[in-house]
Amino acid sequence: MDAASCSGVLSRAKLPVSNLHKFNQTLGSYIVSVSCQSSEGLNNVNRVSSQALAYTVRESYLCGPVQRRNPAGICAAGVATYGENAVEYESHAQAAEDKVGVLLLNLGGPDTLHDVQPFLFNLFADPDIIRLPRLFRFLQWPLAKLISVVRAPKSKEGYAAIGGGSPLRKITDEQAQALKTALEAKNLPVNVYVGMRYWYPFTEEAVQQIKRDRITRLVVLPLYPQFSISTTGSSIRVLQNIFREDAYLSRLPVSIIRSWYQREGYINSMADLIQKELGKFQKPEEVMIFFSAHGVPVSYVEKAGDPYRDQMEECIYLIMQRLKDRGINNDHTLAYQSRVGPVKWLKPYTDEVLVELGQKGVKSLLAIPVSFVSEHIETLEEIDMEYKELALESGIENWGRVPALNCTPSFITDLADAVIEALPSALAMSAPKNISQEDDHNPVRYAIKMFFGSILAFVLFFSPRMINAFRNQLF
Ligand SMILES: C=CC1=C(C)c2cc3[nH]c(cc4nc(cc5[nH]c(cc1n2)c(C)c5CCC(=O)O)C(CCC(=O)O)=C4C)c(C)c3C=C
Ligand SMILES: [Fe+2]
Repeated sequence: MDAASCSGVLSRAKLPVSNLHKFNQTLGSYIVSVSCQSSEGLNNVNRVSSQALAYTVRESYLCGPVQRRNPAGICAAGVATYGENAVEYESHAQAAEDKVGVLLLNLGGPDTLHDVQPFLFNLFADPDIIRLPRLFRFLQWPLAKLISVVRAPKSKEGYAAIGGGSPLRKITDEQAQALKTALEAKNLPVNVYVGMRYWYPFTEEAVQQIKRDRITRLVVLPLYPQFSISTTGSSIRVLQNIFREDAYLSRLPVSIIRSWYQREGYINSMADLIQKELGKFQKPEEVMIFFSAHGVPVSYVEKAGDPYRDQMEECIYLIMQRLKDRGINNDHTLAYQSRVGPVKWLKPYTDEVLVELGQKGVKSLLAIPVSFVSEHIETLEEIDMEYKELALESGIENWGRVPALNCTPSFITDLADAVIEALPSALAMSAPKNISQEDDHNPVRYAIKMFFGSILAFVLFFSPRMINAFRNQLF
């Protein structure tokens, strides 16, 4: 599918990365809400500055599976109707006048090997990825520079092995086009926008396009089934910062779908893919179903209240229940992959579990990437190459891997249903400006922070002990 032909998808105009840095800085790098008040039970996550978002979040969460069971729920402006498997949008007078936008949020990935280091810089400069204590926040950028430079060679090898860049942009554009088509088939004409967190097209660009198009109602759909502070949380924080600064955007009714791993359509689509791949083994009933999720540092879950692990475990439970309903009773395991840096990450680790399973005599294994809905470096390189090799060396003889959902029709249809269900609960996201944000707008304070931060980073960079420590952890 040609992304350029997709009218709702954002244009590919390139913003220089240096502008992005400036942009982020202007909008403030302070943590705002990933609110604690939703039914996801997220507590104590940074500072909460938006009651409005908390409300929106709670409402849009209700517009998920709860409402499926009770279609007469809270939706006000439009009605979602439920057939066997279908939801259609019946527009009311107000909704018919609305110009509806759907903003797909995703991580982004380097398009070329040349992009790898600046992409990594953007990632590590995110205070939701490297969570420094408040006192040390001024080190965020120098540290990001250091880590991105040290890690870039290893990352480049990975991207080189999968064709010289990330497929994320292309796949996300295709998903956007497919979602637009699915919503139109359900009587809801929409513009679909793609906003990436760390690479083009950046979320900031997508939002500018939404403004230019004079969208009057927006559904925000992060392409992560489970919520994590480091993914959906980080993307929502960026959005809030942009929306707060702008008169039009701060009044725009928005509904954010924070997590959707529990949706019937998603669970069914995953079960379908697993069932299909199991069928390719000679003895399907003997295959170990091996879920591999992207990890997060343990502190996110245990100190910051990230619901990621709980949601992941519930997601696996739901998928396994669905398989059992179909008479599939295989053993299964969940492990976490892709750890980075010198901190403890969620366990068990994928590489260690693969070795243990091989040693225990497991002969057939089906790997299932579960935290992301597109193929990307961690499926195509880490799982398909590194983990496969490790598994075969460890005694596993028959290896299979479930493909990512990408544009699987039943999955896209379910995303369309999620959008329709969320639409009526859209509320303005506006929130008062956080006073502590003023710091970031003060050029003198900013210059002082950067000056001392750069000196410290320079010292760290040329300290042999520091270089060794990073090499050991990052390579
Ligand atoms: C739900 C998915 C993801 C979570 C949670 C997540 C957390 C997280 N990631 C890093 C560090 C890196 N991630 C990188 C790539 C990457 N991460 C995800 C998803 C999640 N990350 C995806 C889909 C991708 C691939 C993008 C692509 O180009 O295909 C990378 C860069 C690649 C590499 O060098 O390995 C890093 C680094 C941290 C630190 C973190 C939680 C704190
Ligand atoms: Fe990641």
